[in-house]
Amino acid sequence: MKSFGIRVPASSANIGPGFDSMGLALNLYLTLKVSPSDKWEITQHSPNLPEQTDYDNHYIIQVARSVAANWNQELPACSITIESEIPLARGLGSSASAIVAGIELADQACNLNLTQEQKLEIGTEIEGHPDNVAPALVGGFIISTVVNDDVDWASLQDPDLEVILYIPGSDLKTEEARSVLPENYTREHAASASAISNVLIASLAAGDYSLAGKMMEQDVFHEPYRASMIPNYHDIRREAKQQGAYGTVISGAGPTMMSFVPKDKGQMIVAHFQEFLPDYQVVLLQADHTGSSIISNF
Ligand SMILES: Nc1ncnc2c1ncn2[C@@H]1O[C@H](COP(=O)(O)OP(=O)(O)O)[C@@H](O)[C@H]1O
Ligand SMILES: N[C@@H](CCOP(=O)(O)O)C(=O)O
Repeated sequence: MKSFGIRVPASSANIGPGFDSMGLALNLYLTLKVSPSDKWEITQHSPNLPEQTDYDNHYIIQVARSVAANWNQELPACSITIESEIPLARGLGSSASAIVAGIELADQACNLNLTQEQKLEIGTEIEGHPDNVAPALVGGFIISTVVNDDVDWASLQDPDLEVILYIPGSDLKTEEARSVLPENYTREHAASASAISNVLIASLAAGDYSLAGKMMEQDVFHEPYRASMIPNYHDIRREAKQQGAYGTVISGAGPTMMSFVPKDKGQMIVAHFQEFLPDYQVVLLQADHTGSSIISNF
């Protein structure tokens, strides 16, 4: 085995009504540098990583070992240096990026030659929904679903707008934010929720961003149940709208919020929010179009 690198982007899932289905890859990255070694060694260089350097309990290694075991292989010992720009448990898909990194690690270290569809199915099974795993693997704006154990997906052309994230200092585990959602929805509720999502996708495809922003803020699948867990939810939505944002939603399961804004307005809205929310990291990001990648000669 030669040394190699793995780079996986962050992602913002749901985009309002696209619950468990829509996700946009973003230019914040989890990066692993992997070298062959006669013993396991994990070095981490980032405040965005859990304090686990014991390989037995490390999530990325656990995923890689279980993927290797499913192909009747054993993950060889490696020396791995991990860095991350993706804040943990903030609704930016850190767990999906870690899962994708684990799958890529097993694929490279054990020469599994997994296809992208196999990686997507394994990652979705582990994460439970494809909305972060799909853009983390493929890049771009991905709409995905699971039908009869197949993960089906389509890529939406990159919308011509800017993305702002409002990242608070506190975290929120996805599991906790899922526990407040209803078990069932009435037919009327579900029909309305999916109709709103349909209009969102059609309006994004048509480039009608005002309508898209309106639909983003009309979600009835998850946002109404989570709003009280998200710091400054109503203030951020109201203030962003006043500053010219098309629409503002919970990023993933939160607590980060995300706005789509017109192309020339991003810097101005970020500057406004840096004063309005001084305790937040307010950042302008770009879509990632590459998805996870292997870097040789790292
Ligand atoms: N790079 C990583 N290495 C190991 N574990 C990770 C990594 N990134 C995320 N995780 C695991 O995923 C958890 C966060 O997942 P989750 O609650 O779904 O939030 P997020 O919105 O960031 O995906 C972390 O607490 C940690 O257990
Ligand atoms: N559809 C999921 C997305 C979770 O995203 P994350 O970035 O918070 O892990 C949900 O809304 O629960």
